[in-house]
Amino acid sequence: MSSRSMAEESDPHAPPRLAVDAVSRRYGPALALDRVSLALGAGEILAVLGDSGCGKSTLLRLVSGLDEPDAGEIRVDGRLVAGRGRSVPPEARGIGLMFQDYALFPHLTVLANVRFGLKRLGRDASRRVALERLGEVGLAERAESYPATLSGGEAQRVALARALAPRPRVLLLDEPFSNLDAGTRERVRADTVRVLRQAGASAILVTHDAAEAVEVADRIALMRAGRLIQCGTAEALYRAPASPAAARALGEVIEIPGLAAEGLVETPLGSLPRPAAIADGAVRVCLRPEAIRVGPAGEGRPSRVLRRAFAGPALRLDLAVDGLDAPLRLNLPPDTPAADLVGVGLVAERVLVFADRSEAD
Ligand SMILES: Nc1ncnc2c1ncn2[C@@H]1O[C@H](COP(=O)(O)OP(=O)(O)OP(=O)(O)O)[C@@H](O)[C@H]1O
Repeated sequence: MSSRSMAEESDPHAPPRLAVDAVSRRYGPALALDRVSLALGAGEILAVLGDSGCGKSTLLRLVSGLDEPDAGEIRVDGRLVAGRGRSVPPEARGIGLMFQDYALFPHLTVLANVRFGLKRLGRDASRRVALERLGEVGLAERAESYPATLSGGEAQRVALARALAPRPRVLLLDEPFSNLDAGTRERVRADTVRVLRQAGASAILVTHDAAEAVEVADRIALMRAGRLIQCGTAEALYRAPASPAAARALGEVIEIPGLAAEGLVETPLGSLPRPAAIADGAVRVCLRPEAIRVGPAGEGRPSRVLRRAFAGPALRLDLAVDGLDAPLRLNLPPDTPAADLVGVGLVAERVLVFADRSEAD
């Protein structure tokens, strides 16, 4: 670690490594990014999570300097790199990039690939640093190999060594594991996080896989239709999502209607105290599996079992509940007693209640 970054790490008043402030980008009629703001701290790994087309790659392109925002500002270590008519070229931003296809040069050895970003260092120093970086990802002995001879996981580690070689202030990773098969993916993911942590790198990782975001990141920025809808730790997003869309992003949610009145929220599965922030009127009630209690008929709302199916570690029950248009589909422990009628209730403190706004939320 350089003396500059050590001093900065210990300074609580240092500007964030990366600050994105109200950045927008329009492509013709499409608003790909709509006033997105976020900050990345030193040594932090932030996952940007969202469905296809929500603007994740656009955000990375703007941060890296491959594209320019229409509005807003981007700063690296407090230095304006985009916005207010300024556009610092990609190579002068201190931003590293790693794409899903790794883009290793096939005609260059592993060592030459890693040296590629170190040209400014000169011959001997770049060789020494590149070997050091390869050592960090456990591939020093493959220095003279060509990319075609590497496994997918090894190629990914070489790409990581190359991206980290110049010690970028921020590393951007765009769906870095999506080309790996499921078995390899988890191992490579763990290796990548270990290398990033060892290097003290600040990184943004783009993914559409919630489990990956939860596992890899310190914080998750949830994006939807060009907007950042919530940013926080996985736990905060899971426990206190800001909207039904945010709730759905981090796990299975069943949504049912509700009506808030006289201090209560009334739902087809029972009533619960009205949260203070919720006004009287129609509300949206989101239920994670742990918010629903299933017991014998007589406890809670009586519900008819429409279908009972064995589904590996779970028992799948489809229940008809008065007041719900569609069957309630639940996964229960496999030893749940068979019955034609069950009672369904709510675990009030686990229920998520939202004001009734448009589907965009
Ligand atoms: N160069 C471009 N020209 C026109 N439209 C674009 C361009 N780049 C992106 N878009 C549009 O902007 C929106 C956001 O695209 P972006 O690639 O950032 O999404 P994404 O979240 O990265 O999606 P994916 O996960 O599929 O890569 C999309 O509607 C896309 O069609």
